Amino acid sequence: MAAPEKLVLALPKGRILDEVMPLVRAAGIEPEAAFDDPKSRQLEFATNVPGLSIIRVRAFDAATFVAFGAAHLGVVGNDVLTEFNYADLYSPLDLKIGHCRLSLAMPVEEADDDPRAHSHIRVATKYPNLTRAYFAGLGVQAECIKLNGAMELAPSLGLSKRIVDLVSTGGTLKANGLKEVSVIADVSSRLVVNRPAFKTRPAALSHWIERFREAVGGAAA
Ligand SMILES: Nc1ncnc2c1ncn2[C@@H]1O[C@H](COP(=O)(O)OP(=O)(O)OP(=O)(O)O)[C@@H](O)[C@H]1O
Ligand SMILES: O=P(O)(O)OC[C@H]1O[C@H](OP(=O)(O)OP(=O)(O)O)[C@H](O)[C@@H]1O
Repeated sequence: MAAPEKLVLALPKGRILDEVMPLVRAAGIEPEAAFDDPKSRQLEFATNVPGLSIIRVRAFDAATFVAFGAAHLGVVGNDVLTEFNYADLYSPLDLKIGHCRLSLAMPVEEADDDPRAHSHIRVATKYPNLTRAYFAGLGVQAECIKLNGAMELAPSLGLSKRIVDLVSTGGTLKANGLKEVSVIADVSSRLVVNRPAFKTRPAALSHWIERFREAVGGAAA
């Protein structure tokens, strides 16, 4: 019998991996031992499923690998999905993990400065597209300064009074003298599939969507 055509599952290596792995395992996928070895520099891992491998990449890159078909399935937050808006990413399933929100925050003492009072504002964010679209909806032009982390430093160091960032407990905002002034989007992690691959290999990909759907149902029970 011919070997099954390879399938690649892209997982985010950051903070949500610990929440993702119980679902991956409940779906019936067990990576090789090196996956759990913190000293391993390996990036692609074989699994107990013949022909299915896992790659562990940065959260934004998981979306890119799947959008371009280098990976066939992945786990991506809807913050990242909306920011990229890749036409070839299909997201059939909310995994109900990685819950947080994308919010606008400002220094506590300036939190009542309504952006609509300005025609142009500056915002530090990892999400320039989402941020520009949000402010455009308010009739305000946002100049976005792209940061990849530690956005909360921007107001106190004079980079920008406003930031758009993920908030979960609110602890990071509070520790940096900031206040959440509006929620732009609620965020959770989604299972994503490369659309062209779904068209050419519907049985294989539907199988995994259903396995993950059952895993999410089992986790919720
Ligand atoms: N505080 C949080 N609580 C819950 N989920 C979060 C939180 N922050 C981020 N997430 C979710 O996890 C995803 C990855 O988070 P983040 O971009 O902060 O990655 P990271 O762990 O810093 O890794 P990297 O630096 O590689 O991007 C986000 O896109 C979002 O969907
Ligand atoms: O509301 P909280 O529970 O404090 O969580 C919010 C923080 O979590 C994320 O950062 P992360 O820890 O991933 O680090 P990063 O800034 O390097 O992305 C996010 O960018 C906030 O800084």
